[in-house]
Amino acid sequence: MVRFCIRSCSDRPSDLYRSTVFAVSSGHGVSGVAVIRVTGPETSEAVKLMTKSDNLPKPRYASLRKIYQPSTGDLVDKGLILWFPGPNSFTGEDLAEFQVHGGSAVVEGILTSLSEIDGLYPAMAGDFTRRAFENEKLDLTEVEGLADLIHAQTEAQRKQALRQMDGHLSQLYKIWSKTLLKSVADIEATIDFSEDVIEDGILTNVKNSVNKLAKEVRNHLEDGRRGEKLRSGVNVVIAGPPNVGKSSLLNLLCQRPAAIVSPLEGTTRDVVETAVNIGGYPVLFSDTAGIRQSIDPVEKEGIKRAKSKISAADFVLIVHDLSKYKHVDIDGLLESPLRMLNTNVDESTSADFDENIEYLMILNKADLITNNLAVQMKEAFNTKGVNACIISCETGDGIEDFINILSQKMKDICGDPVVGNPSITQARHRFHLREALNSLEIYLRMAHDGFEDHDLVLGAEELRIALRELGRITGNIGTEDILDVIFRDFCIGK
Ligand SMILES: Nc1nc2c(ncn2[C@@H]2O[C@H](COP(=O)(O)OP(=O)(O)OP(=O)(O)O)[C@@H](O)[C@H]2O)c(=O)[nH]1
Ligand SMILES: [K+]
Ligand SMILES: [Mg+2]
Repeated sequence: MVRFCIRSCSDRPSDLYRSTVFAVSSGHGVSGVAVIRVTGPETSEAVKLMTKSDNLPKPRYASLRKIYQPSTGDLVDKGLILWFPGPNSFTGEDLAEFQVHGGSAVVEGILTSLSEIDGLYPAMAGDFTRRAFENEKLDLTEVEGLADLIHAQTEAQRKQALRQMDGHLSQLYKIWSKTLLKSVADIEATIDFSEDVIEDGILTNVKNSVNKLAKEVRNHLEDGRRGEKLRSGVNVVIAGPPNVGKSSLLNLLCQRPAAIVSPLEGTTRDVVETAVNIGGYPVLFSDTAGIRQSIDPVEKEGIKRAKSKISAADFVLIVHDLSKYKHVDIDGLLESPLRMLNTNVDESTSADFDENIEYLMILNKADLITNNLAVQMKEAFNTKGVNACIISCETGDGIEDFINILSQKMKDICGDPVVGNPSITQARHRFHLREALNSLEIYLRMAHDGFEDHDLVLGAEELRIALRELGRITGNIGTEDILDVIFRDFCIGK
């Protein structure tokens, strides 16, 4: 039973799901406790060998056991063993957890011992979750939710991931699939039983049902990509003329000197990016080159990059230097802050920004003007209905209010992950939903023209295509090719 060699992943039989695999499931590095999981048909045998006992621990109860290296009989550690007989386990197979002391020698000892047992192999990334998927413990959106939960860095991301892992997204798609299936069945009954006369009542019902579903899918798709933004971070670009304090603002937001600050105009050229948690929402800030007319080819390239960043932004912070406006009237600023960014730029870098880009005006260097003028400025912006924050990166004045306004903005963009329908979180979902909607719309056009001219069989086929596309999102249908991509994102031991 015991084999005296250490195998690697590559020795593993091609019949992946018949083998038994093991891995450290807790994090790497020294810790108080390390969790080593084993799953597959040889799990019970492995537990018996490692504990030198034929008595398996009581299922789902922690039992303290001495753990031995089977090849030498040496004691490796004393730890808790949890035994989960399949199918009532995370993977749906027999599964055991060894909770041992988290030092590297102990962990190495357990891993060496396990690798010496016949039929046991080190797990590869995502093996445990993939087995759970293959054994229908989780569907694909739940698997993605689990991966997102492991990678969640902010509170809102965690809530969204947890909801998806709990099956909220798949429930929505299952309800839609059920509706569609009923429509397909109704049409098939019509085709089978009605010879020449097509039952108008049934087809009207199907049309209404498909119409309602198409509307729901459309609404679901038109969500401003909020779930995807929450999952991968909202792109917020810091832009404005040179020397207004853009880099100073970035550094203040991320609490470290991420970008170079200097009194020289044109300091920043490359885009400097940092991820920051703003009120529970993940934000990817990009500090950009100050926009002005320039003959320096390097600065010109920086300005070009700044402009393309602004065009692709989810939100823009347009920074200005308040001290510059002591005697200048601010009508130009108020008219179109985005257009302001287009002035004074030579032809090679000019780009017109979409006026729909959302932005917030940041008036920096408030410490350089009188309080009175700051109040007047604020009022002038309020009167015109333009959101503006008056701040000083030097003294920190106004920063707290600014962060509160920004947090609220991020919440508007990402939505509340626990309210309303769950969000689409991946481009993959969006693709299949669009395909499904396309087929529903083809059906509706055929139904609108009346089925005399069109074959009802073709109509039913469109609904079946929509059904298949929904199935691809949850992984019930034809998704082999994307499985590797999804599971590759997992760590070993998950
Ligand atoms: N008095 C005062 N000075 C500031 C404030 N914020 C930034 N500065 C100064 O303004 C100068 C320019 O700051 P930066 O952060 O480099 O400005 P920038 O907009 O990134 O400049 P470029 O990258 O060159 O476009 C530096 O000397 C900063 O110390 C502020 O609130 N008050
Ligand atoms: K500067
Ligand atoms: Mg800068």
